[in-house]
Order: sequence, then structure tokens, then C-alpha cells
Amino acid sequence: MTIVIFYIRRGRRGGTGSEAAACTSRSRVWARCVAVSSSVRSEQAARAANMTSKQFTREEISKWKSENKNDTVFIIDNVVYDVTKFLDEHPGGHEVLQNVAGKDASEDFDDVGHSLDAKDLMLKYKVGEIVESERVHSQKRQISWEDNKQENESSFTSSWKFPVLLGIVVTLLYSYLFG
Ligand code: HEM
Repeated sequence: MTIVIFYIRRGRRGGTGSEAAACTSRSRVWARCVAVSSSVRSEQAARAANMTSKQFTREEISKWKSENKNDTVFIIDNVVYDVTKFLDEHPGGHEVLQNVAGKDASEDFDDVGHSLDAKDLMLKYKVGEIVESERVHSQKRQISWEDNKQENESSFTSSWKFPVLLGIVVTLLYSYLFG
């Protein structure tokens, strides 16, 4: 008995075309991609942080939003951005930016998978950084690998191993009963 199993796995493309490593979810590539993307982002944040600037507490950023309704200021990777003048130019629209005003938008920014161009553009809108004592250091890379590991374990039944194993068992049973 010949069993032919086609196993096609389609990944969702995340990020944009110009991203060095295109992200596909539900695969190891995705985790690596997040690692690359995350390290590129950390590099950008480091570059931004080197251009020493004003220090803010998280509370100040939150207050900034309530006191200056027309300003859109948020935090990404401990760096503070004022994108008020960028709202109309943002390819993702102004609403998404306004929704995270006063908050830490690191995760939202990551989820979109912004391009390297976007990350370069960020420097233009940097207005300061979060005080040392309130900085948070992303564990996204580690979480990604762990998530991926869990996913690999739980997806045994949907992987190629399951149908192949099933095929062997059925073949053996068939030859035992009718052979
Ligand atoms: C200073 C901060 C930001 C800059 C300079 C920026 C810049 C850009 C640029 C250039 C793009 C076009 C696609 C690309 O090149 O990646 C884009 C798309 C987008 N951005 Fe941002 N962005 C910023 C922050 C954010 C934040 C905080 C969010 C979410 C809360 C966000 C959500 C989006 C979305 C939803 C798209 C559209 C993605 C798509 O259509 O595939 N962006 N952004």
C-alpha cells in the first residue's frame, strides 16, 4: 500500500516586504524572525537612546495625554515618541496611534511587524526616554521560543508524523489480518 501524504503548510506573512526576515506565524521561522526583528528594534532603541534626551516617568507620559488632548505621545522600548505631526502621514492611520497615546505601545508596534524604514523613521519623532528605574526589558524573544516549543508539542496530531504513523499501523494491521 502506498500512502502519499501531501503536507502543505501555509504561513501568514507578517511585516512588510522590505523586512529583512519575513515573519511567518506558526513556525520556527516566525520565532527566529521575531528574534531578528526584536534585535533590530533593540538596536534602533539603543541608537535612539544614545542621542541622549529628556527623561520622563511613565506617569508623566500618561498625564501628557490627558493634559494635552491634541498631542499623541507614547512609549516604545523605553523611548518616548511624539507623533502628533506624523498622524496624517502614518500609513497605518491616525487612529491606531491615538489609541495608544499616553501608553506603552511596544507590543502593538511589534504586532504590526514594522519595516526597517519605519524603525528609522521613528528616530525623527523621539522626544525623550523613560527614567532608568522604570525601564522594562522585553522578554519577547524568550516567550517566542517557549510559545513555539509548546506549539510544536501540541501540534503533533496535525504534523506529518501523525498520518505517517497511522499509515504504518494500518498497513501492519492489514497484512496481519489478510496477508
Ligand atoms: C514612531 C512610531 C511609528 C512609526 C514611525 C510608524 C511608521 C509606520 C510605517 C512607515 C508604516 C508602513 C509599513 C512599514 O513600513 O512598516 C506603518 C504601518 C502601520 N503601523 Fe506604524 N508607525 C509607528 C507606530 C505605530 C504604532 C504604535 C502602531 C500601533 C499601535 C502602528 C500601527 C501600524 C499599522 C496597523 C500599520 C499598517 C500595517 C499594514 O497595513 O500592513 N504604528 N507604520
